[in-house]
Amino acid sequence: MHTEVDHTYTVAVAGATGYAGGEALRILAMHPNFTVTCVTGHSSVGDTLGKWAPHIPSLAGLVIEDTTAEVLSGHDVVILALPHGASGALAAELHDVQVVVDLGADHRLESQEDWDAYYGGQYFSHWTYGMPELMTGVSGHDFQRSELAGATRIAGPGCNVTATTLAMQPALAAGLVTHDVVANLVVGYSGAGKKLGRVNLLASEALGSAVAYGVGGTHRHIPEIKQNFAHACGLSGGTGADSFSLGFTPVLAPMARGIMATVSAPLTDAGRELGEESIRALYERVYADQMFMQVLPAGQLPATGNVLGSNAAHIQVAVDERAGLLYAFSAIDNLNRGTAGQAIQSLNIALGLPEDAGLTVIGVAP
Ligand SMILES: NC(=O)C1=CN([C@@H]2O[C@H](COP(=O)(O)OP(=O)(O)OC[C@H]3O[C@@H](n4cnc5c(N)ncnc54)[C@H](OP(=O)(O)O)[C@@H]3O)[C@@H](O)[C@H]2O)C=CC1
Ligand SMILES: CC(=O)N[C@@H](CCC(=O)OP(=O)(O)O)C(=O)O
Repeated sequence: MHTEVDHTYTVAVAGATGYAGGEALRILAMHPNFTVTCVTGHSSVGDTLGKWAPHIPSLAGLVIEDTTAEVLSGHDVVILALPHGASGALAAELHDVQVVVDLGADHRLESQEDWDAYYGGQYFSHWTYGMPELMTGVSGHDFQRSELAGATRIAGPGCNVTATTLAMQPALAAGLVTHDVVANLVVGYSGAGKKLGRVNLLASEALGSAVAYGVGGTHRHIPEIKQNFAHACGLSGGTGADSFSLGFTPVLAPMARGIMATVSAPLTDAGRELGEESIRALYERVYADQMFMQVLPAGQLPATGNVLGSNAAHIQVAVDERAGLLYAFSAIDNLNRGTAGQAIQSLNIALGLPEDAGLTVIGVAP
């Protein structure tokens, strides 16, 4: 495996015309170590990429090819940004590809039971999970980053999963809250992809309105978040995840990108004793060496507008003493930090490149 920082890798992006694939291409086009040599699609095969991604002029001349193993083979890296269920079988045929990153859910879950319950269809084995800042130990601050070094098959997390996990994992790992977590998320429409499917993308209906979806414990990100919480607490991703209860309600808001997560859980005696200031200090210590994690100063709350276009996650905590609750807030860009940015961060680690190559913590606010 090449690990030289001046090496250039060829990259094929499948699902290049979609929102997640498009964001991956935007980052790759600015990355010093990657050259996009192939883009594939489905209904857009034969078009030039410029028709679908005019915001990336340097790649506009690439012709969109069919999404097959033959087309994707022979490139150093393949990024799969396909609908759920479309990448598992395809990925299994990519024998000669050095690193494959799947942005979909096909390789995220460790439990087949969870896959059957929330997704259905064929279950594929789970891959190295592509969230470098996922905590993986009980007392020490071990992170998933070490698992990603040298990884050849990487499962990109869900975007809501990323926001929820990064917000609450330090408190859970330190035993400051119970395992009864409630997450309410305000999310932008691009999370649903560009197809006119589950959500109505008509501006006349989306603008000026907020609407919940995936309510009542049905959202497919629930098992993935519980799997992450389990790892953060040093438990197994399978049975350990069952010790958590997670209320999860996403609400679509009229914005293109962004997730603002409000995650709460009852304080334990240890959490009550510590109090808000010391809990914030603990969060700062946990994330101190994590270049994309920013625990905001007291009094400053995360806002999606500050992280758009960046791989940053902004975090804040608040204690409601009367209610006995810890609130943890996070803001991310779902397309960047929530999928493509985090995927390229993981890819950088896997290939021994600087972790932040091609990535930024600087948002495009306002
Ligand atoms: N949007 C987000 O914020 C996030 C998305 N993801 C994941 O990334 C993946 C892509 O999502 P997203 O970009 O939002 O979706 P989009 O609907 O925007 O894009 C889907 C892409 O897949 C192609 N495609 C559609 N059907 C097929 C098929 N049957 N076989 C091969 N290619 C197909 C489309 O090609 P064409 O246009 O040519 O038809 C398009 O390029 C999903 O698994 C999603 O869950 C993960 C985290 C966040
Ligand atoms: C607005 C919207 O619909 N968002 C998607 C999140 C997309 C995402 O995280 O990706 P995966 O689908 O790959 O898990 C949702 O909540 O299901």
